[in-house]
Amino acid sequence: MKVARVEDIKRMDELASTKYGISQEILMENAGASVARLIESFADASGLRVVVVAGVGNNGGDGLVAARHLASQGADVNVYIIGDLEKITTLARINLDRIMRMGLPVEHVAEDISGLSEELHQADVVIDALFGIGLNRPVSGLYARVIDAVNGSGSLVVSVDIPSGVNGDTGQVMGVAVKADYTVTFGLPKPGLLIYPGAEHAGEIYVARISYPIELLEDENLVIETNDPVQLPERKPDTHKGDYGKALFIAGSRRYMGAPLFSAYSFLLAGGGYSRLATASNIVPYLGSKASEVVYEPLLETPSGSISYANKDRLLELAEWADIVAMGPGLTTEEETLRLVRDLVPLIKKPLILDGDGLTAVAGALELIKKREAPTILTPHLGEVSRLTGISVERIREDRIGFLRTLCRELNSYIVLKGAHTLVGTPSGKIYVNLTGNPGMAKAGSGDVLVGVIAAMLGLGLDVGEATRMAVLVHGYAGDYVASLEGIDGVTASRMMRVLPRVLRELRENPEDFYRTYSLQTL
Ligand SMILES: NC(=O)C1=CN([C@@H]2O[C@H](COP(=O)(O)OP(=O)(O)OC[C@H]3O[C@@H](n4cnc5c(N)ncnc54)[C@H](O)[C@@H]3O)[C@@H](O)[C@H]2O)[C@@H](O)CC1
Ligand SMILES: Nc1ncnc2c1ncn2[C@@H]1O[C@H](COP(=O)(O)OP(=O)(O)O)[C@@H](O)[C@H]1O
Ligand SMILES: [K+]
Repeated sequence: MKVARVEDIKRMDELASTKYGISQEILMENAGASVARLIESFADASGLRVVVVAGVGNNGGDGLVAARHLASQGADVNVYIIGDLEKITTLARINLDRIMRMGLPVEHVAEDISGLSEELHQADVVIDALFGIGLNRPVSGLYARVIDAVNGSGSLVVSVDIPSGVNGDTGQVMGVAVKADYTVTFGLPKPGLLIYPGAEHAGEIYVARISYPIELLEDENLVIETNDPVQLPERKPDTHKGDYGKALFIAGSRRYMGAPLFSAYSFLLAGGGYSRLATASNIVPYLGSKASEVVYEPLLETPSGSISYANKDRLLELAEWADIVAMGPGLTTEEETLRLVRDLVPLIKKPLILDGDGLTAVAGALELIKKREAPTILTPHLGEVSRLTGISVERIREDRIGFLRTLCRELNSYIVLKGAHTLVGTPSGKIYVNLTGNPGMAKAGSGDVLVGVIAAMLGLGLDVGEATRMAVLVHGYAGDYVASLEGIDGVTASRMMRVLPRVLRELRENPEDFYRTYSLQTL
């Protein structure tokens, strides 16, 4: 499903009226009606105590339309308007007049919110229609007090379009924000509903189409979309292991024995053909006992047990053999090893996945990435990408998507910005918001599994962009699968690795289960 930023919605709006003659008034009527419909889907409207908290913009207008629809279904609706009535928009004004003529109790809250607070506590349902995509500065003063009162009401909260106080584009909380049980968003979901902390405020998201033409909802100019599964290529019967990709993993050290194992073995468990692990010779016997299907390349070590620079030529030979190269997991930050990575990055003429310490190696030397011709996939979490670019985590959080789009283009790379939710960016500027995964995955080793799965998806024959985003989806799905079996505390890299085959079978055989679990509901 496409995801629309504020600027995208504004363009859709423009086209809706100029190209299709679908006026704002029609859109608002449908928007308000969809909010009422959601509420009627879980509660009998007659006698239902509803409090609408409306701003003076069109988000408020939507709330007033919902009030009218619920009142006509017999609900007991109280409306509170917050804001300077001099500034009320035309459409909100029209709808305010309508409900006043219907005799609905409407109160303009200027300063004292004690009446409102009382009503909020008594309400069955509160409709949050203060701000939507018009939010353009931190919430303060009376608005902030009203939002606190809504959050303290203990009533069920339905947010109109976006929980008020959440930035629709970035998911940042602008001072204070409503914590909703449900959000009915119009046309398409906004990024701020899918990125934390906004995602935490949205509650269950329903997407109401409100009669936007499909052509607008699927417009190619919309660069963000939810990360939906791609069709996995069939494993042809007359194949040999070379068909599913020969992957070379340059990973591990005496200190980190898990990382090379999780990445090289996950590759096989997620469908890869031939996994070759070039690692510190000292740990090969140990790893061999844990994963005999992996082929090992014992490497010379530095005194601290990391991969020594002396292996450079051998590693370039191995890279010639491979279809895919993954470098980084568990390498350590031993200077000699980082120097080896820096020298290898521009010389490896194959699709290269750079993770963990491999990313640390190129931090501040991004031209090594830029001058690569073969595809590059980077898999940093927030801390790593901050180190990579020298931009602070706070700055990045202000606009994750904008930051990622710029970086992917600058580095001509596919970048997985890991976290909740993980974002996948492509060199052409597309962004995929991944909806699988859970906090239990925030555990050492989890990222190493992802490296193996990306290599496997490439090995299965997906193109680089599809392989990268499908791997992120599969990886999070595995994390969710383990959490459902073992509980969220039991999610470990090795358990995720073990369930990879079942996850792939699920996605191959009944993808509809995936959609039922992860896709946003439409209304
Ligand atoms: N395609 C569309 O644009 C549609 C929009 N609709 C509704 O219209 C909304 C957008 O309406 P508006 O653009 O009028 O803006 P909003 O109603 O989102 O915001 C109201 C006004 O609040 C003011 N404001 C912003 N931040 C503030 C703050 N921190 N403190 C105090 N005041 C603040 C702004 O001046 C803004 O105009 C959407 O979110 C949606 O709910 C719907 O009617 C359906 C169609
Ligand atoms: N709160 C969260 N919700 C969903 N996924 C998460 C969350 N926190 C972390 N993850 C996922 O867990 C994985 C953590 O990987 P990473 O940070 O590289 O761990 P490590 O480097 O220790 O292997 C990433 O795929 C990330 O998307
Ligand atoms: K709102």
